[in-house]
Amino acid sequence: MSVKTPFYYYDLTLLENTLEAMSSAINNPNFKVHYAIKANAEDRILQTIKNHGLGADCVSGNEIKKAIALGFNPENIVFAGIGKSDEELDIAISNGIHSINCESIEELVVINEIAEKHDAIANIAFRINPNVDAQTHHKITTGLNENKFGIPITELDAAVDEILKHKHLALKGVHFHIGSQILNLNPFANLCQQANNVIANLKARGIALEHINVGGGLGINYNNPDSQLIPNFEEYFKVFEKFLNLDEGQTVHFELGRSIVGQCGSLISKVLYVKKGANSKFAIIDAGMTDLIRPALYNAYHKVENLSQTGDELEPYHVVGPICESSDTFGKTELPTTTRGDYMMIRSAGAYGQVLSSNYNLRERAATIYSDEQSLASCIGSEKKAQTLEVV
Ligand SMILES: Cc1ncc(COP(=O)(O)O)c(C=O)c1O
Ligand SMILES: N[C@@H](CCCC[NH3+])C(=O)O
Repeated sequence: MSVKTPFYYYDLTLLENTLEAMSSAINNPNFKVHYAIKANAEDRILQTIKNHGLGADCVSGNEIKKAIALGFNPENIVFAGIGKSDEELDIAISNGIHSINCESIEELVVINEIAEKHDAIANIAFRINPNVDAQTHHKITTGLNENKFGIPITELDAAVDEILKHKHLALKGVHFHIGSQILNLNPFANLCQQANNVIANLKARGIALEHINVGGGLGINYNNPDSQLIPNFEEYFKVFEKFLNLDEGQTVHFELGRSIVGQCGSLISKVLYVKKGANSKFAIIDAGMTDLIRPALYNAYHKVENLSQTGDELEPYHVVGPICESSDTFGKTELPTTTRGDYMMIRSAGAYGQVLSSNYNLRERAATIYSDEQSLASCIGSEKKAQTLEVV
């Protein structure tokens, strides 16, 4: 039975294969991945990831609560965020999560107060701003001096002085995150150099760290998803194997989001109208920036495919959504002759897609369909394309 559009379609087999590839790429037993829930927080996505043995990287009290409700062990949960509320810190401390990644000296004082209230000792990792250029879109760069995240590396000594004053805080680790959608691995090597300096500085002050958290950020291929459905995790982990100087027993934590879930999700939409504009032909679809805001927010490119037409001759179309904003566009692309009622597939939408949706214009939110519940061909009422679609 065909499904009302727009909807998010998740290929759980691809997700499993991606997780499998990621685990096989890890050669060091001290490397551990916490999935960044912010990328996609749909229940079955989280369950699949949890069942695969990953921990959870959370950025809000609600993410911590959801992770615990879905069965993640608090021992495998980390919590970051530059503006954690007292209530959120309460949730983190009362659940005894693995680590609170502290982003300012000011925050240390508040965490100590809340931990004292719970008669607990909060495990802290300093989130350090390493001033490393991630060479990605400026809106998703997080580790430069001008960015709001983390304790400036120049304030490290002062942060140590502060934490040593507080009885309810234990410094267990350091945390870095330089940005997202990083395809050139050199910035990760630069991050390792900075991390090594920080580890050495802390060691000189008598602090032996238990874990080094290098954040997430590995990118995916948006331009040609089928050429690389699974990111090159081997090359990624190798950088840290090679450049990070670790002491015996130190663990390295990763917080991957996009690289795990990005390619397994697609946004499926229907063409409402094809209209001739002054300069281009518009394909007006029933999904918009309320369902997938990345193009409007970052000029991000997502490949758009017409699932209903198979012709080889392509024509230029400007694919746009129905929202009353000019930025509500999925960009210009070449498609077979497209008509009203055709199904469109917006690829690589598994990360930062559904989680960032809104009900602007009082639109309904897109439904979620998983590949083991219904095939994509059946969702769009076309068994004809079933074989092609199974592999997506
Ligand atoms: C602190 C932190 N960790 C992890 C992530 C996940 O990043 P990505 O989805 O690029 O792997 C983010 C998002 O950029 C982040 O801000
Ligand atoms: N929302 C961004 C990624 C931000 C990552 C969170 N720090 C994107 O869609 O690319």
